[in-house]
Amino acid sequence: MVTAIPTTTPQAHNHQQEYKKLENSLLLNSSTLKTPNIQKATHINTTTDFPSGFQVLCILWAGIYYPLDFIFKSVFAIYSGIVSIGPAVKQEKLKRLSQQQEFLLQGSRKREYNYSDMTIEFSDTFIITSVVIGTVTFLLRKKICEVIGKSSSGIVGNKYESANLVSSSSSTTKATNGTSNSSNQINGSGGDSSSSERDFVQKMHEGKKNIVIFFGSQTGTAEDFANRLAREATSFHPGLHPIVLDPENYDYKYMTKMNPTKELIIWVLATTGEGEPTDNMQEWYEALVSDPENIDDGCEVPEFYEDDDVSIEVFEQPLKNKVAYIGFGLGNTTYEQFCANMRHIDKRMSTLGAKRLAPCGEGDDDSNLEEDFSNWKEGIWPIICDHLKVDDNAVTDADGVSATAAAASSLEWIVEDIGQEESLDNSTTSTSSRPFKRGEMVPDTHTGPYDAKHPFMAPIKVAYNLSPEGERSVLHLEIDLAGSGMKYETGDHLAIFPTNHEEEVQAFLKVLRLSDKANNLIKVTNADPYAAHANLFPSSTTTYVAALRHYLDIASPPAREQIRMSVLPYAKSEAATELLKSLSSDKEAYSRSVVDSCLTVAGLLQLVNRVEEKAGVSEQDQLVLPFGALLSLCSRIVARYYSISSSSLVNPKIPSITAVVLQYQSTSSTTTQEGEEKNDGLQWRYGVATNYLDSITRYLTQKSRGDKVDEYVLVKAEPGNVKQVSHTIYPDLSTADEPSSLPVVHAPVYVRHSNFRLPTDPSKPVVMVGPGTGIAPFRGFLQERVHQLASNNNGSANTGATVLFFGSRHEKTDYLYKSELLESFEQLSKSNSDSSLFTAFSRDQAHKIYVQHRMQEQAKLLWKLLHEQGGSFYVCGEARYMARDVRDTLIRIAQQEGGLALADAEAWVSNDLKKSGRYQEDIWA
Ligand SMILES: Cc1cc2nc3c(=O)[nH]c(=O)nc-3n(C[C@H](O)[C@H](O)[C@H](O)COP(=O)(O)O)c2cc1C
Repeated sequence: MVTAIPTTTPQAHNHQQEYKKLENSLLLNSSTLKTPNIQKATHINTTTDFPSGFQVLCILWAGIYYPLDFIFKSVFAIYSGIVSIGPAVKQEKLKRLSQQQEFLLQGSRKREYNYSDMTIEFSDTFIITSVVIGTVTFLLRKKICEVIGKSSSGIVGNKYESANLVSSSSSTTKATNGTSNSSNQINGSGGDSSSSERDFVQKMHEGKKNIVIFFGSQTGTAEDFANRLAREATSFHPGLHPIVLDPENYDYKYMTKMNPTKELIIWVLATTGEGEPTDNMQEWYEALVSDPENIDDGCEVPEFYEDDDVSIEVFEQPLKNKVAYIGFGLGNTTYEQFCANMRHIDKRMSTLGAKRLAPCGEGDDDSNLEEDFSNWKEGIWPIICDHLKVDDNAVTDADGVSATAAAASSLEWIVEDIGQEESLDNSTTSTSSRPFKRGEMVPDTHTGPYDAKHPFMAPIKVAYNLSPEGERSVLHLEIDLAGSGMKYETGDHLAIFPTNHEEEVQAFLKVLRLSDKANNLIKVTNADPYAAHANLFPSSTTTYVAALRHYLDIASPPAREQIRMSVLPYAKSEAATELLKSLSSDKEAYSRSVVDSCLTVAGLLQLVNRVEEKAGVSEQDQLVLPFGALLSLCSRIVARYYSISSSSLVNPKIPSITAVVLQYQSTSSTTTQEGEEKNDGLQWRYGVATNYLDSITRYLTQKSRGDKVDEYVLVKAEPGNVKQVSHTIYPDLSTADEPSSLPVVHAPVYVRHSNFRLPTDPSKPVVMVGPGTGIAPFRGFLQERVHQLASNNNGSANTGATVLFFGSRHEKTDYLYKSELLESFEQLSKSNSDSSLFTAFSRDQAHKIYVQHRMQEQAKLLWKLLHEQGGSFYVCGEARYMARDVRDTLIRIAQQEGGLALADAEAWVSNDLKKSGRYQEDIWA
């Protein structure tokens, strides 16, 4: 949804062509002089066949003297010919001039073409003085830079200076915006300037790292994979020293400082939107892949850092002999542009000359991402060790367990238990010494700006169930952003950090034997002083229970290799070792007992303890996972994105979201010590985030009804027979004293901007397809169209036709926002008779009817609005089936109504609509 903006400028392109022409005309060897492209002017590489200082001087002399001499004499000749000497002489001089040009082209040095003695002396003196000054300046540039206080990094020229300034200022902004961990880290390790904070190679060198793992992640998976790669490298390959970095905090330009035989980049890149880079890769992507549409030959060579030594290398390959890399892309084959981010970066890295050590791996989230990652990972270690010439004494003993692995997993995070603090669980206490706890009513010293790293604790103004009688609860929540400084636009997303299920939190505390210490303050720091993150949590202190509630993803099953690296080393009994070995080495056993049963880490530990108990292992010999190991094992909780379902024109401060509460059943089977398969039957599973929102909704609903509700923990009991999960709710009790007021509940949020936008011209038609909660952004669009209509009544322009296809299971129970939709269309259709609402209730009749069937029925109208009137088409909802079917239907309509052949109809959708931004999707797999 975020579109990369191509940065190739026509000027830069022309400049390049001009340079090529000039280069040819002067017959200069391209390996000798390369300067004219503004972008590339100062790009000079270091190679082993590097010329000496004297050679450089000669080159400079030749490169500067001849052109200047030529230009000066040409200008003088033309001037004297036209103004002073008269036409006859002018002709003679021009003839001489062209002779001289020819001489230059031949590359020989002849000094007999002198127009006057004075000219020779003056021009030569001028040129010689310029060249001498230029040469001296060049040779003393380092000193000059030092004297005027600039970095002597070798980044020279105004453009680079300003680029450097831009980098440093943006890094400062970013540091204040939320990368304080890494910037503290850098300052602590001797970083001296903001530009060096962006220098990832310097950071690698400070920490003696030989691998940098860059992740591009939107919802946390790629970041998690990157951390797991690093953990595995550290645990099992002693010669590998990885560091995981977020590209957002660093500058790609420094790639050229890398040592290609001793250092390596590993990319772990997810794709988001419609084949777009993740937010944290945006800047790098735009620089490296300036023109994704023409990736083969339309991309500009970006600027890179140069070191002091000057060598002339082929511009187009600035990463040649500089960078080696390997990569893994995360994607989903349901999307048209599978793994586009990784594929594009891979392509550009190799075009720019970097050495790809092996084909990049790709993982499909639609099938088995985890297994794809695992398979790719297994193959890369020998290649990496071989390339870096480190001994691949992979630390694996016969059992695949090692002392190093145990040490590494426990040492990654150091947990210091500070003990109890009396007031800690009183959520209204406002002492500044209290640690920040996401999701709780804690006064946070952060006053903005708010973003993914510093979410805003937003009051929930309104919360209710849109479908109380339906099979699934659909929630409508309104979130107050007043005072946050955050702004949203219609079509944007709201990110919400959920709180974990309370039962799951308590289960973890119990199995970790921490129930008594739940509220102890703990200080968690990274064992590696050079790691990118000094702290795992927003503050260095928190409590066990807060970490489990708000920061760790405790609901996901542990990965196979995680069981091997972070759990197996702590097994003291044979029974536990056997079970864990089987789960971590036998893919089938793992998939049956862990994946299919959605076994959480707590579930796994409980299973191990049960097996140990059965085998007669005494309690003190049973496996108890240290909290530090758990921190390596669980990834961090990430925000969930919801399409905003209100219009920023109508409700600028209070966006709403519309979310279906996720709950499903899965089998639960366990493998006993004896290898017996034990089927525990079907169990209910709950989506963490939507159930958290559901808890808030229930809490507020019950409070408003005057029901007695536990202020801290809400255990849900409805609907039907489904056992509900509980979440910890932190109401602001400060308002509760006033009899009329209800306590306010807050949730940690931030706004994520998207490109999902109505056309700027309101007179253009709009066709929207949004079944189920896919209605969300279109509720906002409709509010905006009605608002525009009201404004237009006073103005001149007409509001174009507005068409919505909405669908759900049953009209009676799942017709979301029914009265609102009907009312909006009543108004819209008054102004434009084509404006209509079409509904498809799939299960209200014997045969299923979906939105695409209704589209087909309205083929003529759609063709008229989209083809003849240049309207825009929008789809929101499920990607795999609905979005595909909708696209296919539109292609069929183009064939049927426009008489187009299949290929032309597809091209109409892909080129006329999609590429021009008239076909937009906000879809999820
Ligand atoms: C909103 C959204 C858009 C996506 N778009 C694409 C896409 O265009 N191409 C693709 O291959 N995968 C796409 N994916 C799949 C993700 O790349 C995949 O799920 C990945 O594992 C997410 O990694 P992350 O959690 O690190 O962001 C998309 C996923 C989401 C949620």
